[in-house]
Amino acid sequence: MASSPEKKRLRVETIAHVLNLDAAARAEQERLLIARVSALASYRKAGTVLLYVRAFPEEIDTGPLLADALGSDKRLACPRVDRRAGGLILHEIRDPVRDLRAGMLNIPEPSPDAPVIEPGKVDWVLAPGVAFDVLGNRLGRGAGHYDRLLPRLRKDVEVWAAAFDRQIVDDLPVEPHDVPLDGIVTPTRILIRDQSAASHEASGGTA
Ligand SMILES: Nc1nc2c(c(=O)[nH]1)N(C=O)[C@@H](CNc1ccc(C(=O)N[C@@H](CCC(=O)O)C(=O)O)cc1)CN2
Ligand SMILES: Nc1ncnc2c1ncn2[C@@H]1O[C@H](COP(=O)(O)OP(=O)(O)OP(=O)(O)O)[C@@H](O)[C@H]1O
Repeated sequence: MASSPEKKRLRVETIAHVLNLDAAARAEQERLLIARVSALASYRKAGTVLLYVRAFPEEIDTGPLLADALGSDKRLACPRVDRRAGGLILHEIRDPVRDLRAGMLNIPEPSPDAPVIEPGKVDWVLAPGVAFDVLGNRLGRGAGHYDRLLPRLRKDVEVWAAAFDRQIVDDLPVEPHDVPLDGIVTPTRILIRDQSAASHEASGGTA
């Protein structure tokens, strides 16, 4: 199924907002985002973390977070798009400079020879995304890679995103396959998904 015109418009608009940020202001916001993500309790206690590597100009530079993970003795997993497997394969990265190379669309990715980390071994995830809403819904770049990966993680795993404030939008189209994030860090807010609606529903709707 092709991506809707509504999703495409939202991607183009949101990316343009990020690219229009003043360079110095953007750098300061990225520094704050990394500091706030690396201070999250769920990240701090995780043994194995899945982080993405900056590949597109609107994405934040996750380099300092990769360094933090490796420096705090975490096992670092990064995604590789495998067309034959029809999705993302996760590999262990010990040294981002040595172990990453340019793959499809010039996206830095692990070598297929790097040790594989099964999704069930991942304890914490930073997911990429273009736009988000306050409920934790995420709009990616349209390949559906993370939509297919997230349901394969353990249920106790927290999935977070880091975004500029302009990436939090009111009118995000949500589809049944979308897996909401547990939280989103912005330079000014930490949005935590309210699970009470779901648990009320599960317990028969009593408040
Ligand atoms: N930094 C970073 N790494 C990441 C992601 C990401 O969003 N950010 N991904 C997040 O998933 C995966 C790579 N994402 C990809 C997204 C699109 C296509 C791709 O082939 N795009 C086609 C058109 C796709 C379509 O519309 O059907 C193209 O651009 O020609 C490939 C990989 C894994 N690594
Ligand atoms: N769990 C799933 N199983 C099978 N197909 C899926 C699943 N999730 C998403 N897809 C398909 O992937 C495509 C892209 O979905 P969508 O537009 O929601 O991607 P996205 O959230 O922008 O991308 P990404 O997850 O890569 O960040 C759609 O065609 C969708 O039907």
